[in-house]
Amino acid sequence: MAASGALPVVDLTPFLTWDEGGIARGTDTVREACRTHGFFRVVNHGVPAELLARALEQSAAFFALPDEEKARVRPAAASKAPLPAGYGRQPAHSTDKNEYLVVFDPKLGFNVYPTEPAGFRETLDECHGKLTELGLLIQEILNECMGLPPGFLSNYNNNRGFDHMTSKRYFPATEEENIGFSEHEDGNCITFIFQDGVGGLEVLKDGHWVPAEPVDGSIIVNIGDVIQVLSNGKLKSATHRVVRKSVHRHSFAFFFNLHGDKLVEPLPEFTAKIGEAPRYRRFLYREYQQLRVRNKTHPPARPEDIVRITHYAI
Ligand SMILES: O=C(O)CCC(=O)C(=O)O
Ligand SMILES: [Fe+2]
Repeated sequence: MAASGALPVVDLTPFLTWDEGGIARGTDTVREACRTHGFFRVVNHGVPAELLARALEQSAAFFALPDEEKARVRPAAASKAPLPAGYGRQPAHSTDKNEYLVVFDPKLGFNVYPTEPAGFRETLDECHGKLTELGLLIQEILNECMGLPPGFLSNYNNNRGFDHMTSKRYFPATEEENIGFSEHEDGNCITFIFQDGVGGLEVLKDGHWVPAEPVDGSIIVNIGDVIQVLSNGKLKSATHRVVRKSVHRHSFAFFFNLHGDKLVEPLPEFTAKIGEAPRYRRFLYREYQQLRVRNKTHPPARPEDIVRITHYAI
């Protein structure tokens, strides 16, 4: 398996050109990466490198605006969005040191957009659209990796209303501390990350922090808690974190999610059909997402009280 920046690399060309031999090999690589790392890097993924570069450049221009300007992109008070759409900053008491912009599918009408820099809104919408397409493709690949009936995941996860993208800026590290995003697993199905050249994203593998280094034009993929639960722990939702460097860092994360009304539980293919006991109890996805938001808005005094997927472990 090719590796670059220490992560397994998957070339998606065969999936986009219907090359059957290549699809089989690519699927094997993804299966192995989900088992060993929970993280991999995709190249030739169909999202233009120019679009990724433009998004990073425009987000740097947005976050460089004065705080009063950014604060105008505040979430709408009466919004029905699953999470506040628009500009936000981690609360002062949080150990995480970043500011962010949250964007949903533009068709849902939740988004609050910056007016500057010019063209940023169009870029955000274009990125959201392209990353949604990539999510649908990776979901198909995971369906195959997991040995599920064809189309199972796309039928189950058939509502894109909770998907969202965040554009983030991390503040430079200080002499005292350098946490940008404390160690966590993502709660959703599949996450995509692309970043500027600064670095700092790290993945926990076999007890060691492995850097997920910036490689221009590539997109980092990680598996979230929903896939881990459906697969009864066979596919890993990897622990990761962001360490701050001496300069600002910019990144985008797209969360290919699950609708809040869906129930999540280990699938029969990973339990009854193979004689294994479920390792998680069934839960409503909305409840889990709300508990995770609370982790951020009301961080518990003891880190062990942060709600993670272990909350539903049997
Ligand atoms: O900024 C990054 O590289 C990763 C962010 C992340 O892990 C997250 O938003 O869940
Ligand atoms: Fe994450």
